[in-house]
Amino acid sequence: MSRLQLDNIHISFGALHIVRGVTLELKQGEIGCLLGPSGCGKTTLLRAIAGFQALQSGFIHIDDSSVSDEKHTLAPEQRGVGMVFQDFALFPHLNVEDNISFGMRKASAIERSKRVDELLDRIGLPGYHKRFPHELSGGQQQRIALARALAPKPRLLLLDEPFSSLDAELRERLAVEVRELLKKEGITALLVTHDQQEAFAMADKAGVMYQGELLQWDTPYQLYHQPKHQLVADFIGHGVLLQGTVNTEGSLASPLGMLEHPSLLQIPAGTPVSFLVRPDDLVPDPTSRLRGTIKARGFRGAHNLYTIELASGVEILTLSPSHEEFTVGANIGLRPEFDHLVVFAADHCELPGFHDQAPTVQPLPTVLPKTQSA
Ligand SMILES: Nc1ncnc2c1ncn2[C@@H]1O[C@H](COP(=O)(O)OP(=O)(O)OP(=O)(O)O)[C@@H](O)[C@H]1O
Repeated sequence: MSRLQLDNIHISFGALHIVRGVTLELKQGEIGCLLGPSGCGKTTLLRAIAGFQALQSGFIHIDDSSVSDEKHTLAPEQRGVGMVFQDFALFPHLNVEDNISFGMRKASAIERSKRVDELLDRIGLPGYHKRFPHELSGGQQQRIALARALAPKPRLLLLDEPFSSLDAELRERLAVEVRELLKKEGITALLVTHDQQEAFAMADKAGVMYQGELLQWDTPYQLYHQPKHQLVADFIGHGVLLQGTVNTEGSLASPLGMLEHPSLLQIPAGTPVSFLVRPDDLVPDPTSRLRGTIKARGFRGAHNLYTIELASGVEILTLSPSHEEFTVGANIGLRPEFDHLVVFAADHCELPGFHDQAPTVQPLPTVLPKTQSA
């Protein structure tokens, strides 16, 4: 169980700056997740923490010792770091027991056997000692790969898209199981994934990388509800960004109506801003004057996610329980129900002061539904 600290890491390949000024911390026993579009530098950062990639500048500390800085890179095998990759490749000619204990060659036979028993119990596969990898399902193989990485009790575990070859349902189940296992083992871990649900299910802290920068490192809750950058708001969860302009009364003219919030008074009139509208910020309400036409419906199990075109032509999203179905093409009313605002300036960074209070929304002048005005 260890603390991981990255301070202002820069990594380049020739003239290409792949990781730019990344700073993050994981406390002992915390699980972190790195999200971000393909090619943003997640794997490169993980390789640097494992010791396979040198830094241009910055430093990496595990506990209180520096393992990488611009002058030295401690060899991977001296870091006490375990790794699990997407192509986890168990040794096909070794049975489960020997696969798991592979990295424990210095331990006694009794210690190895005790640890294998303990880990097989923890991953829910007791008695699987003598099976060979080809006799296991994909999910079972991935659990064994995890047990193999955990067997020598690493100080830190790095996981690079460990579940991406598995189907969605199994992935979600494994993410929860792996979190429980890591917590029981008390291991500090950093996971790279494309899958937000996986990150949300596993992480104490998560971050979004974009073109080598870590835009935000926070709890999953804060990434979703309080994104500090427009790109984070865009990347995490569903939602749309609506444009508006602050007027002289300190309110915001927007496609939803006139938004009022005390913090708007601090912003000069005429300033263009954008604000985040999540699907749950707008509730279907037949009596509302804000109306739109349903363009698409996406089934999400418990909910349907609707894309709605407002009279202004702007598209927004809303959710409704899936037993309460609206037809595509129907005109419906929507009631804004924000409990806070997330507002971005023209530089895409969040403007402060909008989290503590809900805005009020003054409705727009009545617009007749298209079907009635035709
Ligand atoms: N050894 C290398 N030499 C040159 N460029 C590299 C090297 N390794 C990675 N890159 C480049 O660095 C960028 C980041 O790669 P990286 O694998 O870290 O991205 P990623 O965020 O993990 O992507 P993905 O989600 O697709 O795995 C990519 O543009 C990649 O082409």
